[in-house]
Amino acid sequence: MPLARLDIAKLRNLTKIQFEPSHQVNVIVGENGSGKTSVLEAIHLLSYGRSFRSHKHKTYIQHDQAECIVFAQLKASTSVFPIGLKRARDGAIDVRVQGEKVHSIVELAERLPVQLINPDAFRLLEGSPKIRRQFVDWGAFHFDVQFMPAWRDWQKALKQRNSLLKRGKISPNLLAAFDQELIRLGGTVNEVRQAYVKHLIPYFKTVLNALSDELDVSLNFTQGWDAQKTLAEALESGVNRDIELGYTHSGPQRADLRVKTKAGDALDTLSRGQQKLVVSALKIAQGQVLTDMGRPLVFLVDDLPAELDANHRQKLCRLLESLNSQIFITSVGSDSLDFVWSDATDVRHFAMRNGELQRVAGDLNE
Ligand SMILES: Nc1ncnc2c1ncn2[C@@H]1O[C@H](COP(=O)(O)OP(=O)(O)OP(=O)(O)O)[C@@H](O)[C@H]1O
Repeated sequence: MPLARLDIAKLRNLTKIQFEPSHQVNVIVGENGSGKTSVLEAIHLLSYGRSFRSHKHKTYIQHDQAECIVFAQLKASTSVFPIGLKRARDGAIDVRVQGEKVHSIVELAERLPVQLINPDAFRLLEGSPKIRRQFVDWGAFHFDVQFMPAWRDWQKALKQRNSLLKRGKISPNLLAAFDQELIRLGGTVNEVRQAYVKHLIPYFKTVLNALSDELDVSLNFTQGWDAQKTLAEALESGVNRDIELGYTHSGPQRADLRVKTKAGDALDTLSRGQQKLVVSALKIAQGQVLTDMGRPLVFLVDDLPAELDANHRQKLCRLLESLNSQIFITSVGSDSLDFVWSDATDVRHFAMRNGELQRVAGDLNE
């Protein structure tokens, strides 16, 4: 559901801003440090319950303030749907959906799916497998309702097994009794991940091809244990090693999504700009999957010009536009985003100055 209105209070240098975004494209332009990224950070917070810039909530709550607040009205087909989040300096989090307090951030994520494309997006290729698992899991969560409850309980079962292993003095037989639940839940997590990645691959190919016809990149999901074995077999055959190591060394917690070119790992063989295209294609493909499921999402695009030339910038904007998603895009100069949107698109332009946001007349697209 797109945001029909957004209120942000006491988040970084945004003391109080309020605006009504376009349900299509919103361009936010301002100098370095003016507060553009903080607007995206606020929307991200409302979907994920956390910032993409820092794990420490105290860094985004405005200095000398006890809390920050983000509130939005989502536009449903015939009505508006309010959601809000308050984060206090002491760590307390208050999440509201239609005025009612809810206990899980998942309630927000379901209603406001958000994808982020920013200069750090490279981390998807160069970072640890955990980042790629998170990418797959975001898609799997929206793809199949079975995923989240299974994932949550599997995490608990895994933690329990690891703590038994860490304490030592556990026999393979006793461990096997604990493994039943882990195998069942881990099996579901793996099946949904596999099904999702299989579904995603053709989308990814099409999007990447639209961005660049010279890139030949493949996605290869590895489940986290020997593909020839069931999870039960892998746990059984690895039990002595697990006891020795003090943790579970194979299973869905070791899954990865490998991104490869014919010459090898995408990270080693592609230029920074090409890597950015691949990562953007992965994220847009995820968006396309969701849109085709009748659940359009919000795209946050921070500092697009970085490392993309004008041609690829335009292709990327056109692809995002074609998803029928709501887009918030920032830039230090408006000229890099001129002429990239089609005439029919509702593009709203905002100028950010010292934490104050103002709607301004647009370029030729308006
Ligand atoms: N906790 C905080 N309280 C108050 N102000 C903060 C806090 N954290 C950061 N700031 C300030 O808020 C602003 C945040 O700017 P932001 O990063 O959103 O800018 P930007 O327009 O995206 O800049 P750039 O183009 O450099 O990425 C900066 O001026 C920063 O110094």
